[in-house]
Amino acid sequence: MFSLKQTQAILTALPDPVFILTRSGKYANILGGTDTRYYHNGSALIGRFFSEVLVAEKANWFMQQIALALQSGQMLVVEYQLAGSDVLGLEDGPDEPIWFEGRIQPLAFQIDGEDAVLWVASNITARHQLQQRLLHLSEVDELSHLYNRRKLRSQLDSQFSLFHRHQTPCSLLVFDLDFFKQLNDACGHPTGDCVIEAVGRVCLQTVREEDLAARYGGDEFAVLMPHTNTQQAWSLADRLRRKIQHVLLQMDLPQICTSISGGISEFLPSDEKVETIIQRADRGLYMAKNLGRNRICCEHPD
Ligand SMILES: Nc1nc2c(ncn2[C@@H]2O[C@H](COP(=O)(O)OP(=O)(O)OP(=O)(O)O)[C@@H](O)[C@H]2O)c(=O)[nH]1
Repeated sequence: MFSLKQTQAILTALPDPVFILTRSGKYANILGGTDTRYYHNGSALIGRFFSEVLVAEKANWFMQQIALALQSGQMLVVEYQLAGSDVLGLEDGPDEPIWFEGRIQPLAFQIDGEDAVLWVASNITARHQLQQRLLHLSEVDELSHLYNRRKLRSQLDSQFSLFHRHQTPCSLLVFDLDFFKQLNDACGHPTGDCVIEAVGRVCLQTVREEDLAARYGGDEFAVLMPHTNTQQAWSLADRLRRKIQHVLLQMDLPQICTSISGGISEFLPSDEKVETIIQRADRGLYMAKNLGRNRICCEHPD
């Protein structure tokens, strides 16, 4: 139907680049990739090896994917990120790193005595960014910028399983603002919202990277602290309490709501479900409220 010349012209005109790659990591040929909004001109790569043009980590990863596709004999779909600067020999194209979907199809013939694949690289950066944005929206509370209850729950479940497998300590702090309703009533909800925002900021500045700070709901917050026993958790919680008080005192609020009360619960081998840990932290919180607020308490284990 088409002449060889026409077929070549069609392949050259493909908007997405199609790489013909050998098992040893050689760019045997590159077809298409005409959409320069999304792709670099990779023609300078032809005849070169991954090891010559890619950083070692990426070169090894590409080789592994080719080996996997050849081993299975079936199309393999992968997602990966690549910046123009990761690949030497690329010309014109986007400056930003690109997310690709690679569809790797083993070829039924060899090239220069080597197994080879056809690798179609499609720019999925916009889709990836949308996925990241949706993930963020589904996990993060928009007022405090802390994680939300759903994310806290899923991390609690993971840490609970890890705890029962490895017995490494883990603690949960649950705290809430003192007299927050009175502040809302006296100053209005927008002021209350500013306080929640401020508490979120202090949490993000204070907790360690491995901890997870979340807004549990209303004026209730939680911090999940892996590898942390009661004593260590109490030190962190009390530091957080003092910092929050310091920040709220500087906010020029009527002296109604300037502190937090909290309860700590260290995971125990006898805990059969996550709810038991949350309830113990809640009992510590009520104890703190009953003892006059502005403190962190921990129910003594039996
Ligand atoms: N501004 C604002 N207020 C909220 C939000 N979510 C919940 N609240 C309010 O938070 C208040 C919580 O009040 P309570 O649970 O009675 O607690 P409290 O007044 O802090 O009393 P104690 O905890 O006993 O010291 C309620 O008035 C809720 O309406 C929010 O997103 N923004």
